[in-house]
Amino acid sequence: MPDSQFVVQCQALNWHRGLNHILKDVSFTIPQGSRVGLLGSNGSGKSSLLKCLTGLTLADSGTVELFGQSTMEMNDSVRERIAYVAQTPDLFPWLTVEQHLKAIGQAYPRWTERRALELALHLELSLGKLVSKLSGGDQQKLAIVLALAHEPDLIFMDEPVANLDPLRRAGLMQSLFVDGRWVKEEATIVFTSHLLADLNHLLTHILFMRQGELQWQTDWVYTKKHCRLIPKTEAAGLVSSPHFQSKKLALIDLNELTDAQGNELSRRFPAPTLDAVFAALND
Ligand SMILES: Nc1ncnc2c1ncn2[C@@H]1O[C@H](COP(=O)(O)OP(=O)(O)OP(=O)(O)O)[C@@H](O)[C@H]1O
Repeated sequence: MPDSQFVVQCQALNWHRGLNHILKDVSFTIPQGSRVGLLGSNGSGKSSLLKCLTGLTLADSGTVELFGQSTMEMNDSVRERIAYVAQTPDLFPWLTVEQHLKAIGQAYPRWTERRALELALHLELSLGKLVSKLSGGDQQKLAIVLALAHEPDLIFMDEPVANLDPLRRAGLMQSLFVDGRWVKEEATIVFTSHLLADLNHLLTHILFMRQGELQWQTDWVYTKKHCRLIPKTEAAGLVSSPHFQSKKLALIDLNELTDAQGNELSRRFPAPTLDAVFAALND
């Protein structure tokens, strides 16, 4: 794939805080239109990486390019195409929801007031309510509206639905990221989340962080279809290079086996889930 099709290019990123080496030589690329899950256990560096990707935190070394432009020299025309939903929304508590939308909208040339109001109503936000009186879940929804109302092409979301109940979460994920009404199909989204079951069908790619390192990255659509987690004892002798191995399991690409071996394993073992892969990677 030519470089221009990668919306995000991250090369050898390192970030320290005192003696703590928080991001360790992280490199990856993200193709346009992908839905990327940035996953990993607590403290593995996901939020820190998102902040470096958006330019909110300056890495000690390495480079990040968004739409081919370095985050160190990002101009307004690129900045306007990007949205970031922080883990803890940074909102103005003294404004009402509607006043908040108007205040932020003024900063974005691509902002459509009608779209912002429609999305707020779609998410069942009360326009006249003071932000300080919103529940945690509703504050998260407002942060999502603020991020999406200018129709961004690249969206970073740090645990965007963590405070929503399971029913609302499922509906919101579907309406925002599957139906295509509020987020353009060609938009690229990077999420962090611990709610792996919600993401299983949504993601096209995954990046797994562990202790500040990028432990494993993959095309998730391909992995679900063509790979299997099988006991290591059975994997021994099948192929020389499984995608990864835990203490007990190995992730094997069926396409690297003979048809007979591949068919047999595919019949005996289910397609991997994010939960199963996450558990194996952290084993
Ligand atoms: N500003 C900071 N100063 C010092 N240490 C920090 C800072 N920001 C993050 N860290 C440390 O960096 C590590 C990674 O934190 P980060 O918040 O990026 O992890 P995370 O994967 O997003 O975690 P979680 O899933 O709990 O949100 C942690 O050990 C954290 O304490």
